[in-house]
Amino acid sequence: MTKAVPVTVLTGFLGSGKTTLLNRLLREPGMHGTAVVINEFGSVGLDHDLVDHTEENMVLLANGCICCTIRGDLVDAFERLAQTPAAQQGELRHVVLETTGLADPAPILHTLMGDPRMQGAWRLAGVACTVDACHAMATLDQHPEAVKQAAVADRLLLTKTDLQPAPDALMQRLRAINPLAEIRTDADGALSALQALLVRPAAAFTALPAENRSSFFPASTSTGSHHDDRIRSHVIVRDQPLSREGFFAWLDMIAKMRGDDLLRVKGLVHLSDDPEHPLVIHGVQHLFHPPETLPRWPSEDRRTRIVFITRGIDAEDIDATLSVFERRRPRRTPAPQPD
Ligand SMILES: Nc1nc2c(ncn2[C@@H]2O[C@H](COP(=O)(O)OP(=O)(O)OP(=O)(O)O)[C@@H](O)[C@H]2O)c(=O)[nH]1
Repeated sequence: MTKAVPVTVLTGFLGSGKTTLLNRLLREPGMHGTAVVINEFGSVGLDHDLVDHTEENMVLLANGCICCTIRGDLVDAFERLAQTPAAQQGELRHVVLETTGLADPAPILHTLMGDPRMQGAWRLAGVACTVDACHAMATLDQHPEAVKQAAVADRLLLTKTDLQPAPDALMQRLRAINPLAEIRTDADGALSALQALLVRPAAAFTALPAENRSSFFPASTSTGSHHDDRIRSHVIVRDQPLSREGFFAWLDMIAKMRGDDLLRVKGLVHLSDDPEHPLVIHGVQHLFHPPETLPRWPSEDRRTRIVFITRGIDAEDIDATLSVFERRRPRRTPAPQPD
């Protein structure tokens, strides 16, 4: 590679719409030469199955939270990316780095801007942060990472405004956290702002000399995890297909009973009555989005895999309750009665 390839960081709290926006971006014309680096929280990654992208232009950091394990892993991922044919042939034009929703962006930016192994080959183009119009007020109250994500962004991209317009209080709060960021409140505006960030790097980063930039993002001094200790990730895996009725009854039950503490639920589900089409479920706290059915399995792996990021819940209990619901028999519809 001869010229430094711009890297756009896409951050935003759990379930705030990063992958959805990224998928829209990748479907836009003119996005060829865009590679994706994805980090996931949890021992079984799913985001790479949910991003529409060719394998060769995707690098996965599946080893826990990007800001805790990072530095070396991030640099390694970019070094692997540099070895791909697209990079070697000079066809790599942009990289989008999607962080996990719990990531503190500071160490990531610090690595991108300051690590000597990154210099020359990669440069930070800017930071976009998705902000969920429905949940962000509560999220900002409860999670310092979410505030940091909004604080370092060049663009704040409101999502889910089709469900609820961004409340005024949220807009004021975002402006107070980050008065310099451009804020977009509609889906098309968010998409074009992200796209513009890829091709026209954010002024804040281009204007500052490299040595000054890093002082905004002091290196983390902690080596261990500094997330809320009660936040846990857990993956439910089932080899056998699940009954539709049992699965939805279970989902309904956990959303009603423990919704506040389900920070994020994301899964690919193998239902026995539709084995060729995986069901994608997405939940953010008590709100579950209508499940979608994919036209085919994204890989050979046809197991049900559901990632839970919870606060203060013993995830093994959730796993055990699914086992109880799995044993439920489908309710029989009453046989038609003769006239
Ligand atoms: N109605 C609506 N739903 C959205 C919008 N953006 C995202 N969603 C839904 O919100 C859920 C979470 O979206 P994702 O794109 O997976 O969020 P994410 O930030 O990548 O989530 P994590 O990877 O867990 O941090 C999915 O069900 C999406 O379909 C939006 O603008 N409007």
